[in-house]
Amino acid sequence: MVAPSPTSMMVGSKKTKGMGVPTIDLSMERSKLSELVVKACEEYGFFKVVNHSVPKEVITRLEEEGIKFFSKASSEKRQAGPANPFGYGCRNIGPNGDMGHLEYLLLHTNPLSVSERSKTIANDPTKFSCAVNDYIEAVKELTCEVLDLVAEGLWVQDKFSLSKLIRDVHSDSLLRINQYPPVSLKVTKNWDTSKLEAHQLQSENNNNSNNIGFGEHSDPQILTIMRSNDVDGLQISTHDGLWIPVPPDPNEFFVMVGDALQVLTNGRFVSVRHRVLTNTTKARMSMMYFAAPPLNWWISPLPKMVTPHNPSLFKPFTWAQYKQAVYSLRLGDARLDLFRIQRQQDTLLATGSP
Ligand SMILES: C=C1C[C@]23C[C@@]1(O)CC[C@H]2[C@@]12CCC[C@@](C)(C(=O)O1)[C@H]2[C@@H]3C(=O)O
Ligand SMILES: O=C(O)CCC(=O)C(=O)O
Ligand SMILES: [Fe+2]
Repeated sequence: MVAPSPTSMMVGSKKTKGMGVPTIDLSMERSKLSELVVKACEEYGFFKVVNHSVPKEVITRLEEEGIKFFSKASSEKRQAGPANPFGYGCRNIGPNGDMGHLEYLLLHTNPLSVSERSKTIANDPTKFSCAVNDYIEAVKELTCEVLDLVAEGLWVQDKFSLSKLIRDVHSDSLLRINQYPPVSLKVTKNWDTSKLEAHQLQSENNNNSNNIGFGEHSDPQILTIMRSNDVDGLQISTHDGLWIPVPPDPNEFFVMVGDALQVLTNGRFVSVRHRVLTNTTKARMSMMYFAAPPLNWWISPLPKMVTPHNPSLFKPFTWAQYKQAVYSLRLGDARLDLFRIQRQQDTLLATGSP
């Protein structure tokens, strides 16, 4: 069932909504389940799944590898960088000056790429790549299950039309392991502050403030599957712009609608904007699986989602074209706007012409 849980919190001067995120029990009867998945995607673009099939041991092994890596000395971690295109990153997010209070490992999910990267990341590369590959395989299955439920709930004829996009061996799906340092322990030997300006250091040491761990953005891919340890910080924005804190749940997964699914559903779903604010004394670690199609595959609204009354809102693009736009812009930019079809009525409304 979809069950919002109560929470409330103040962020800066803006009050967050006094309600929680929907939770969906995957063991429910299928037709009801697909209806609830579609409802949660429409209303929030975000939900938590319980009773999923990912073994606890698979999650624990990846978490242990993450802990092992992030507790290494900075100089050692930097050998696994830079994060562009894949590897270790610290503070810098993407190529256009975005920054956050975090360090991370960004990996392609292709097993060959994982095994190559593992050599600079882990002292036991085979153990590391096994943990990563097992996690990716299990979470990919969960993603496909959710996408099949979406297709069923939307009454799309080919119920595998969405999961096919990410099952392909050439899928461009990514895995990102983020670690947000604890606030009171930020100035440590592993957290290099030597390159910071004085005003940045001052805010580093201000224990009472919320730090921007990861600035506001939507994920560009089809779906993101997120799992974190028991440290909070993630917030999602409702469609009317209110921020909801997401209480962490280390045993469960959270599903986020990405930009590509917004296009595939012709705007019926809207990608969820989210951010991470940290102010805890324990490090938050999150594991993000970003489900994407192969680079040369075209993305356009599913035929079922386009009618004469509901014409396509987006120009078709390949995933590579979209990625190029994403990486040329800033983290929080509304990149989908570059691919919107401007209709005559919209132009008339915008210019105020009769
Ligand atoms: C600033 C950036 C980092 C990012 C690429 C981008 O130019 C804009 C989107 C960012 C994001 C957010 C979701 C996960 C991610 C891997 C992605 O595909 O888009 C990151 C990119 C990144 O960290 O490189
Ligand atoms: O750490 C989190 O909970 C969210 C991180 C995130 O949004 C991302 O990596 O795209
Ligand atoms: Fe994200």
